[in-house]
Amino acid sequence: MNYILEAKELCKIYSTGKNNSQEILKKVDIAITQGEFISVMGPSGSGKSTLLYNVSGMDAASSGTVVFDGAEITALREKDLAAIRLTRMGFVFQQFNLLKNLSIFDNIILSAYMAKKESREEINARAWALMERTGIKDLADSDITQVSGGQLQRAAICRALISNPPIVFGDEPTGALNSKASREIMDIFAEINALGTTVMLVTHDVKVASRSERVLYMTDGVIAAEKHLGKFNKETSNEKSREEELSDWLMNQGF
Ligand SMILES: Nc1ncnc2c1ncn2[C@@H]1O[C@H](COP(=O)(O)OP(=O)(O)OP(=O)(O)O)[C@@H](O)[C@H]1O
Repeated sequence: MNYILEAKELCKIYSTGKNNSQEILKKVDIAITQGEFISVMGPSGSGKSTLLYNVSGMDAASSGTVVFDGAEITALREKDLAAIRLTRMGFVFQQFNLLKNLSIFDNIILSAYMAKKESREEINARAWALMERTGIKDLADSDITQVSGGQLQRAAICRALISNPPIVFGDEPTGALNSKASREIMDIFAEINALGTTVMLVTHDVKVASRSERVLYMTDGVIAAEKHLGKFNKETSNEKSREEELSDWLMNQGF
């Protein structure tokens, strides 16, 4: 099987005091196929964000391996790992994490300029295309304090996609948005996934997770169960029935 990301026996242990430690990820195995749309759900504190940060190399696992796009990223030096994160992965966070004092456009292009892998003309052209696709073209020169949360998240998605990464990670990307904006953001994730980008989200929201193809349920540092919903299609999928199917399943998991 051709996996874009495969983690084996991933452990994360935090030290919580002089002689105390807490095991947050307990030998987690996960394999994500190129083009998949996967959500991670589960109770608060079960280790969802920790899993996301460890499989993406944003945080260093205590043990275990992660192979991303053919490279064992758990064996890389931070400098090499940072280069992969910058150009081969996209990240979208609940609180947007855009830089103050930079326009929307500059926020979007900054990481690709830093990576120096493409000409500025190529990067700018992609930024305009992404802003067009996400409906924020008119906001290119706006300050980030002048736009709505939904618009900020669209900009954050453009920033995540600026280097055309094969995978985008989202940690509660709709957590700070109202239901309308949240829906629009999920439409964008569905679109980028339909164009081939792998998506892995952590979410508490059943509506959000029901757009994904596979849902992992985490409890107490392990993936306790998984649900296959099949690919979401805006034209043909019945959103309500997917949501109900997922809700019933989550209830059976004790969520
Ligand atoms: N840097 C850290 N140091 C110590 N403990 C941490 C650290 N980061 C997270 N934890 C602990 O790890 C556990 C799992 O946290 P994590 O954020 O992964 O959970 P989560 O399932 O994403 O929770 P939520 O749904 O509330 O965001 C929590 O008990 C948290 O307190």
